[in-house]
Amino acid sequence: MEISIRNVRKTFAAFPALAGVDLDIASGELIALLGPSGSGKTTLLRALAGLEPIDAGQIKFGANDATHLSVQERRVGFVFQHYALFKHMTVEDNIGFGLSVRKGPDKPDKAAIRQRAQELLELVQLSGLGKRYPAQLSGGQKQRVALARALAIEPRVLLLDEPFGALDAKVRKDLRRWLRELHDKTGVTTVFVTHDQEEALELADRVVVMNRGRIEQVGTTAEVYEQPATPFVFDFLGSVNRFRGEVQGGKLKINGLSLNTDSPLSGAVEIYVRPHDLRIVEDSSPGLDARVLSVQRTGPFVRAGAKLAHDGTRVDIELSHLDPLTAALVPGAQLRLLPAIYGLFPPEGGAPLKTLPDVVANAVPEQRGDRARA
Ligand SMILES: Nc1ncnc2c1ncn2[C@@H]1O[C@H](COP(=O)(O)OP(=O)(O)OP(=O)(O)O)[C@@H](O)[C@H]1O
Repeated sequence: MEISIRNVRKTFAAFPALAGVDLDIASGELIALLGPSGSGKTTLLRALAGLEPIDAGQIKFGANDATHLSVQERRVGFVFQHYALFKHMTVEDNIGFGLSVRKGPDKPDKAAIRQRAQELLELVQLSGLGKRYPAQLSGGQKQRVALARALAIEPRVLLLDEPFGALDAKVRKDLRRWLRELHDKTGVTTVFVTHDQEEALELADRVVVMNRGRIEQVGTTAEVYEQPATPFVFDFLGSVNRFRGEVQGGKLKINGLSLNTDSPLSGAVEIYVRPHDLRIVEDSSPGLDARVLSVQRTGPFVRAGAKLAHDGTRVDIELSHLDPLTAALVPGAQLRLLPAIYGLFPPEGGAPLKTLPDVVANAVPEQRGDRARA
Protein backbone atom coordinates (compact mmCIF):
# COMPACT_ATOMS: atom_id res chain seq x y z
CA MET A 1 0.00 0.00 0.00
CA GLU A 2 1.53 3.31 -1.00
CA ILE A 3 1.21 6.30 1.31
CA SER A 4 1.13 9.94 0.35
CA ILE A 5 1.64 12.62 2.99
CA ARG A 6 0.92 16.20 1.96
CA ASN A 7 1.73 19.32 3.97
CA VAL A 8 0.91 17.66 7.29
CA ARG A 9 0.97 20.01 10.27
CA LYS A 10 0.52 19.42 13.97
CA THR A 11 1.00 21.95 16.73
CA PHE A 12 1.03 21.21 20.47
CA ALA A 13 0.34 24.37 22.50
CA ALA A 14 1.93 26.63 19.86
CA PHE A 15 4.86 24.21 19.38
CA PRO A 16 5.03 22.98 15.78
CA ALA A 17 5.76 19.23 16.15
CA LEU A 18 5.09 18.79 12.41
CA ALA A 19 5.71 21.96 10.42
CA GLY A 20 4.53 20.90 6.94
CA VAL A 21 5.64 17.39 6.04
CA ASP A 22 5.49 16.01 2.48
CA LEU A 23 6.47 12.42 1.80
CA ASP A 24 5.62 9.64 -0.65
CA ILE A 25 6.16 6.05 0.44
CA ALA A 26 6.05 3.33 -2.19
CA SER A 27 4.14 0.09 -1.70
CA GLY A 28 6.33 -2.49 0.04
CA GLU A 29 8.99 0.00 1.08
CA LEU A 30 10.78 -0.09 4.41
CA ILE A 31 11.23 3.53 5.46
CA ALA A 32 13.14 4.79 8.49
CA LEU A 33 12.20 8.08 10.13
CA LEU A 34 15.47 9.26 11.63
CA GLY A 35 16.14 12.34 13.72
CA PRO A 36 17.05 13.65 17.14
CA SER A 37 14.71 13.60 20.10
CA GLY A 38 11.78 15.95 19.60
CA SER A 39 12.14 16.18 15.80
CA GLY A 40 8.58 14.91 15.22
CA LYS A 41 9.18 11.26 14.26
CA THR A 42 6.70 9.77 16.72
CA THR A 43 4.11 12.45 15.97
CA LEU A 44 4.32 11.63 12.25
CA LEU A 45 4.03 7.89 12.96
CA ARG A 46 1.03 8.45 15.25
CA ALA A 47 -0.57 10.66 12.59
CA LEU A 48 -0.15 7.80 10.07
CA ALA A 49 -1.69 5.36 12.54
CA GLY A 50 -4.68 7.61 13.15
CA LEU A 51 -3.73 8.03 16.82
CA GLU A 52 -2.94 11.75 16.45
CA PRO A 53 -5.41 14.00 14.64
CA ILE A 54 -3.57 16.49 12.43
CA ASP A 55 -4.26 20.23 12.16
CA ALA A 56 -3.80 20.47 8.40
CA GLY A 57 -2.72 18.46 5.38
CA GLN A 58 -3.69 15.12 3.92
CA ILE A 59 -2.70 11.47 4.37
CA LYS A 60 -3.65 9.05 1.61
CA PHE A 61 -3.40 5.27 1.68
CA GLY A 62 -3.40 4.27 -1.96
CA ALA A 63 -6.08 6.32 -3.72
CA ASN A 64 -8.11 6.74 -0.51
CA ASP A 65 -8.05 9.78 1.72
CA ALA A 66 -7.23 8.35 5.14
CA THR A 67 -6.86 11.70 6.93
CA HIS A 68 -10.01 11.29 8.97
CA LEU A 69 -10.23 7.49 9.18
CA SER A 70 -10.07 5.74 12.57
CA VAL A 71 -7.21 3.44 13.57
CA GLN A 72 -9.32 0.37 12.77
CA GLU A 73 -10.44 1.71 9.42
CA ARG A 74 -6.83 2.37 8.40
CA ARG A 75 -5.90 -1.27 9.15
CA VAL A 76 -2.43 -0.51 10.40
CA GLY A 77 -0.32 -2.70 12.64
CA PHE A 78 1.91 -0.99 15.16
CA VAL A 79 4.59 -1.87 17.66
CA PHE A 80 5.99 0.57 20.18
CA GLN A 81 9.11 0.46 22.31
CA HIS A 82 7.10 -0.45 25.40
CA TYR A 83 4.09 -1.96 23.73
CA ALA A 84 3.09 -4.24 26.59
CA LEU A 85 1.63 -7.59 25.68
CA PHE A 86 -1.48 -8.66 27.57
CA LYS A 87 0.09 -10.24 30.65
CA HIS A 88 -2.79 -12.56 31.47
CA MET A 89 -2.94 -14.02 27.93
CA THR A 90 -0.72 -16.67 26.41
CA VAL A 91 1.54 -15.74 23.50
CA GLU A 92 -0.87 -17.49 21.14
CA ASP A 93 -3.87 -15.53 22.47
CA ASN A 94 -1.92 -12.28 22.32
CA ILE A 95 -1.18 -12.87 18.63
CA GLY A 96 -4.77 -13.84 17.86
CA PHE A 97 -6.26 -10.94 19.82
CA GLY A 98 -6.81 -8.58 16.89
CA LEU A 99 -8.68 -11.28 14.98
CA SER A 100 -10.73 -12.47 17.97
CA VAL A 101 -12.20 -8.99 18.60
CA ARG A 102 -13.31 -8.57 14.98
CA LYS A 103 -17.01 -8.24 14.50
CA GLY A 104 -19.35 -9.54 11.83
CA PRO A 105 -18.61 -11.81 8.91
CA ASP A 106 -14.89 -10.88 8.93
CA LYS A 107 -14.36 -12.61 12.27
CA PRO A 108 -12.51 -15.92 11.77
CA ASP A 109 -13.52 -18.96 13.88
CA LYS A 110 -11.36 -20.14 16.78
CA ALA A 111 -9.57 -22.85 14.80
CA ALA A 112 -8.64 -20.38 12.04
CA ILE A 113 -7.31 -17.88 14.61
CA ARG A 114 -5.21 -20.62 16.26
CA GLN A 115 -3.91 -21.67 12.86
CA ARG A 116 -2.96 -18.07 11.98
CA ALA A 117 -1.20 -17.63 15.36
CA GLN A 118 0.85 -20.79 14.69
CA GLU A 119 1.87 -19.52 11.24
CA LEU A 120 2.94 -16.19 12.69
CA LEU A 121 4.87 -17.86 15.53
CA GLU A 122 6.77 -19.74 12.88
CA LEU A 123 7.37 -16.53 10.91
CA VAL A 124 8.83 -14.75 13.96
CA GLN A 125 10.79 -17.91 14.83
CA LEU A 126 9.07 -18.62 18.12
CA SER A 127 7.30 -21.89 17.30
CA GLY A 128 6.68 -23.91 20.44
CA LEU A 129 6.35 -20.87 22.72
CA GLY A 130 2.63 -20.28 22.03
CA LYS A 131 1.47 -21.52 25.44
CA ARG A 132 3.87 -19.35 27.42
CA TYR A 133 2.90 -16.11 29.15
CA PRO A 134 4.74 -12.82 28.38
CA ALA A 135 6.55 -12.92 31.74
CA GLN A 136 8.24 -16.13 30.60
CA LEU A 137 9.84 -14.45 27.53
CA SER A 138 12.99 -12.36 27.04
CA GLY A 139 12.71 -8.73 25.89
CA GLY A 140 13.61 -9.63 22.31
CA GLN A 141 11.08 -12.48 22.25
CA LYS A 142 8.35 -10.15 23.58
CA GLN A 143 8.99 -7.67 20.75
CA ARG A 144 8.83 -10.49 18.21
CA VAL A 145 5.46 -11.52 19.66
CA ALA A 146 4.35 -7.87 19.45
CA LEU A 147 5.32 -7.90 15.77
CA ALA A 148 3.45 -11.15 15.17
CA ARG A 149 0.42 -9.59 16.86
CA ALA A 150 0.68 -6.52 14.62
CA LEU A 151 0.94 -8.73 11.53
CA ALA A 152 -2.02 -10.94 12.50
CA ILE A 153 -4.61 -8.51 11.21
CA GLU A 154 -2.85 -8.49 7.81
CA PRO A 155 -2.15 -4.78 8.08
CA ARG A 156 -1.86 -2.62 5.00
CA VAL A 157 0.89 -0.70 6.74
CA LEU A 158 3.21 -1.64 9.61
CA LEU A 159 4.31 1.18 11.94
CA LEU A 160 7.18 0.59 14.35
CA ASP A 161 8.28 3.13 16.97
CA GLU A 162 11.76 2.24 18.23
CA PRO A 163 10.60 -1.35 18.69
CA PHE A 164 14.03 -2.50 19.84
CA GLY A 165 14.91 0.65 21.77
CA ALA A 166 14.75 -0.97 25.19
CA LEU A 167 16.91 -3.98 24.27
CA ASP A 168 20.65 -4.37 24.64
CA ALA A 169 22.97 -3.61 21.72
CA LYS A 170 23.65 -7.19 20.63
CA VAL A 171 19.99 -8.30 20.67
CA ARG A 172 19.06 -5.08 18.89
CA LYS A 173 21.49 -5.80 16.10
CA ASP A 174 20.23 -9.38 15.64
CA LEU A 175 16.60 -8.25 15.63
CA ARG A 176 17.35 -5.54 13.10
CA ARG A 177 18.63 -8.12 10.57
CA TRP A 178 15.76 -10.39 11.40
CA LEU A 179 13.25 -7.56 10.83
CA ARG A 180 14.74 -6.83 7.40
CA GLU A 181 14.36 -10.50 6.43
CA LEU A 182 10.83 -10.59 7.82
CA HIS A 183 9.96 -7.49 5.81
CA ASP A 184 11.36 -9.04 2.64
CA LYS A 185 9.15 -12.11 3.23
CA THR A 186 5.92 -10.23 4.01
CA GLY A 187 6.40 -7.18 1.77
CA VAL A 188 4.21 -5.01 4.04
CA THR A 189 4.85 -1.26 3.65
CA THR A 190 6.70 -0.42 6.86
CA VAL A 191 7.58 2.86 8.57
CA PHE A 192 10.14 2.57 11.31
CA VAL A 193 11.10 5.30 13.82
CA THR A 194 14.60 5.44 15.21
CA HIS A 195 17.11 7.97 16.47
CA ASP A 196 19.93 5.48 15.82
CA GLN A 197 21.60 6.35 12.51
CA GLU A 198 23.29 2.97 12.19
CA GLU A 199 19.95 1.23 12.62
CA ALA A 200 18.30 3.41 9.99
CA LEU A 201 21.11 3.08 7.47
CA GLU A 202 21.37 -0.69 7.86
CA LEU A 203 17.69 -1.48 7.79
CA ALA A 204 15.83 0.89 5.52
CA ASP A 205 15.27 1.14 1.77
CA ARG A 206 15.08 4.91 2.23
CA VAL A 207 15.84 7.13 5.18
CA VAL A 208 13.83 10.24 6.07
CA VAL A 209 15.96 12.61 8.13
CA MET A 210 13.80 14.86 10.33
CA ASN A 211 14.69 17.98 12.28
CA ARG A 212 12.34 20.37 14.12
CA GLY A 213 9.17 19.03 12.57
CA ARG A 214 10.48 19.15 9.02
CA ILE A 215 12.09 16.74 6.60
CA GLU A 216 15.70 17.69 5.91
CA GLN A 217 16.33 14.98 3.32
CA VAL A 218 14.84 11.76 1.96
CA GLY A 219 17.07 9.26 0.21
CA THR A 220 18.62 5.85 0.08
CA THR A 221 21.28 5.06 2.63
CA ALA A 222 23.97 5.91 0.09
CA GLU A 223 22.30 9.20 -0.89
CA VAL A 224 21.86 10.61 2.60
CA TYR A 225 25.31 9.49 3.66
CA GLU A 226 27.25 10.43 0.56
CA GLN A 227 25.22 13.44 -0.60
CA PRO A 228 23.90 15.05 2.59
CA ALA A 229 21.62 17.91 1.54
CA THR A 230 22.16 20.09 4.58
CA PRO A 231 24.77 20.69 7.30
CA PHE A 232 22.31 19.10 9.73
CA VAL A 233 22.20 15.81 7.78
CA PHE A 234 25.98 15.78 7.40
CA ASP A 235 26.37 16.27 11.13
CA PHE A 236 23.64 13.87 12.21
CA LEU A 237 24.86 10.94 10.12
CA GLY A 238 28.22 10.50 11.77
CA SER A 239 31.00 12.68 13.11
CA VAL A 240 32.16 15.66 11.16
CA ASN A 241 35.05 18.16 11.15
CA ARG A 242 34.22 21.73 10.20
CA PHE A 243 36.59 24.43 9.12
CA ARG A 244 36.64 27.59 7.07
CA GLY A 245 37.74 28.17 3.52
CA GLU A 246 36.92 30.24 0.49
CA VAL A 247 35.72 29.44 -3.04
CA GLN A 248 37.12 31.60 -5.82
CA GLY A 249 36.91 30.92 -9.54
CA GLY A 250 36.49 27.15 -9.31
CA LYS A 251 39.09 26.76 -6.55
CA LEU A 252 38.55 25.96 -2.91
CA LYS A 253 41.23 27.68 -0.86
CA ILE A 254 41.99 26.57 2.66
CA ASN A 255 44.89 28.60 3.88
CA GLY A 256 47.66 27.76 1.34
CA LEU A 257 45.92 24.65 -0.01
CA SER A 258 43.99 24.99 -3.26
CA LEU A 259 41.54 22.29 -4.42
CA ASN A 260 39.61 22.14 -7.68
CA THR A 261 35.88 22.44 -7.14
CA ASP A 262 32.74 22.99 -9.20
CA SER A 263 30.76 24.21 -6.21
CA PRO A 264 28.06 26.79 -7.05
CA LEU A 265 29.13 28.71 -3.95
CA SER A 266 31.56 31.58 -3.93
CA GLY A 267 33.21 33.46 -1.11
CA ALA A 268 33.49 32.16 2.45
CA VAL A 269 32.39 28.54 2.93
CA GLU A 270 32.37 25.91 5.64
CA ILE A 271 34.05 22.65 4.77
CA TYR A 272 32.56 19.50 6.28
CA VAL A 273 34.82 16.45 6.32
CA ARG A 274 34.27 13.15 8.09
CA PRO A 275 37.21 12.00 10.25
CA HIS A 276 37.90 9.01 7.98
CA ASP A 277 37.93 11.27 4.89
CA LEU A 278 40.85 13.34 6.13
CA ARG A 279 43.73 11.59 4.44
CA ILE A 280 47.29 11.67 5.78
CA VAL A 281 49.59 12.57 2.89
CA GLU A 282 53.35 12.87 2.45
CA ASP A 283 55.08 16.04 3.58
CA SER A 284 55.92 16.90 -0.03
CA SER A 285 52.23 16.76 -1.14
CA PRO A 286 49.78 19.66 -0.96
CA GLY A 287 47.83 19.56 2.30
CA LEU A 288 47.09 21.18 5.64
CA ASP A 289 49.66 20.98 8.40
CA ALA A 290 48.44 19.69 11.73
CA ARG A 291 49.81 18.50 15.05
CA VAL A 292 48.49 15.39 16.81
CA LEU A 293 47.14 16.11 20.27
CA SER A 294 45.72 12.78 21.42
CA VAL A 295 45.29 9.22 20.16
CA GLN A 296 42.67 6.67 21.12
CA ARG A 297 42.04 3.09 20.03
CA THR A 298 38.30 2.29 19.82
CA GLY A 299 37.47 -1.22 18.60
CA PRO A 300 38.78 -1.55 15.05
CA PHE A 301 39.59 2.18 14.70
CA VAL A 302 42.38 4.45 15.76
CA ARG A 303 41.13 7.99 16.37
CA ALA A 304 43.31 11.01 16.79
CA GLY A 305 42.56 14.58 17.77
CA ALA A 306 44.75 17.13 15.98
CA LYS A 307 45.06 20.90 15.58
CA LEU A 308 45.40 22.65 12.21
CA ALA A 309 48.58 24.73 12.16
CA HIS A 310 47.15 27.73 10.29
CA ASP A 311 44.19 28.57 12.50
CA GLY A 312 44.21 26.15 15.43
CA THR A 313 40.96 24.38 14.39
CA ARG A 314 40.54 21.03 16.16
CA VAL A 315 40.00 18.09 13.80
CA ASP A 316 39.48 14.39 14.33
CA ILE A 317 41.15 11.76 12.18
CA GLU A 318 40.09 8.14 11.97
CA LEU A 319 42.00 5.19 10.52
CA SER A 320 41.45 1.45 10.51
CA HIS A 321 43.74 -0.19 13.06
CA LEU A 322 45.20 -2.19 10.13
CA ASP A 323 46.30 0.97 8.30
CA PRO A 324 50.12 1.31 8.43
CA LEU A 325 49.65 5.11 8.70
CA THR A 326 48.45 4.63 12.29
CA ALA A 327 52.19 4.60 13.13
CA ALA A 328 52.14 8.36 12.36
CA LEU A 329 49.45 8.97 14.97
CA VAL A 330 51.56 9.79 18.01
CA PRO A 331 50.86 12.76 20.29
CA GLY A 332 53.04 15.67 19.20
CA ALA A 333 53.61 14.33 15.66
CA GLN A 334 53.34 16.74 12.71
CA LEU A 335 51.04 15.58 9.89
CA ARG A 336 49.92 16.80 6.51
CA LEU A 337 46.20 16.28 5.88
CA LEU A 338 44.16 16.33 2.69
CA PRO A 339 40.35 16.51 2.80
CA ALA A 340 39.62 13.64 0.39
CA ILE A 341 35.80 13.79 0.43
CA TYR A 342 34.02 16.84 1.73
CA GLY A 343 30.89 18.95 1.57
CA LEU A 344 30.80 22.71 1.13
CA PHE A 345 28.12 24.81 2.79
CA PRO A 346 27.54 28.51 3.25
CA PRO A 347 28.99 29.72 6.55
CA GLU A 348 26.70 29.38 9.57
CA GLY A 349 23.87 31.86 9.29
CA GLY A 350 24.39 32.17 5.53
CA ALA A 351 21.61 31.56 3.00
CA PRO A 352 20.78 27.84 2.70
CA LEU A 353 21.71 25.99 -0.47
CA LYS A 354 18.96 25.55 -3.03
CA THR A 355 20.55 22.50 -4.61
CA LEU A 356 22.41 19.53 -3.20
CA PRO A 357 25.82 20.52 -1.94
CA ASP A 358 28.93 19.72 -3.82
CA VAL A 359 30.23 16.69 -1.95
CA VAL A 360 33.55 16.14 -3.59
CA ALA A 361 34.86 12.63 -3.98
CA ASN A 362 38.61 12.20 -4.20
CA ALA A 363 39.53 15.86 -4.21
CA VAL A 364 42.44 16.65 -6.45
CA PRO A 365 44.83 19.32 -5.23
CA GLU A 366 45.73 21.97 -7.71
CA GLN A 367 49.07 21.03 -9.27
CA ARG A 368 52.00 23.40 -9.76
CA GLY A 369 51.15 23.91 -13.42
CA ASP A 370 47.53 24.83 -12.54
CA ARG A 371 48.79 27.35 -10.03
CA ALA A 372 51.05 28.97 -12.56
CA ARG A 373 48.08 29.34 -14.94
CA ALA A 374 45.73 30.71 -12.22
N1 LIG B 1 0.88 15.15 23.36
C1 LIG B 1 1.79 16.13 23.31
N2 LIG B 1 1.60 17.29 23.96
C2 LIG B 1 2.50 18.30 23.88
N3 LIG B 1 3.65 18.24 23.17
C3 LIG B 1 3.91 17.10 22.52
C4 LIG B 1 3.00 15.98 22.54
N4 LIG B 1 3.53 14.98 21.79
C5 LIG B 1 4.71 15.46 21.32
N5 LIG B 1 4.93 16.72 21.75
C6 LIG B 1 6.10 17.56 21.41
O1 LIG B 1 6.26 17.55 20.00
C7 LIG B 1 7.64 17.45 19.66
C8 LIG B 1 7.87 16.25 18.76
O2 LIG B 1 7.69 15.09 19.53
P1 LIG B 1 7.89 13.62 18.95
O3 LIG B 1 7.56 12.65 20.04
O4 LIG B 1 7.18 13.50 17.67
O5 LIG B 1 9.47 13.63 18.68
P2 LIG B 1 10.42 12.39 18.35
O6 LIG B 1 11.23 12.84 17.20
O7 LIG B 1 9.62 11.15 18.19
O8 LIG B 1 11.30 12.34 19.65
P3 LIG B 1 11.84 11.04 20.49
O9 LIG B 1 12.94 10.45 19.68
O10 LIG B 1 12.33 11.67 21.76
O11 LIG B 1 10.67 10.13 20.70
C9 LIG B 1 8.40 17.40 20.99
O12 LIG B 1 8.91 18.67 21.28
C10 LIG B 1 7.36 16.98 21.98
O13 LIG B 1 7.65 17.49 23.27
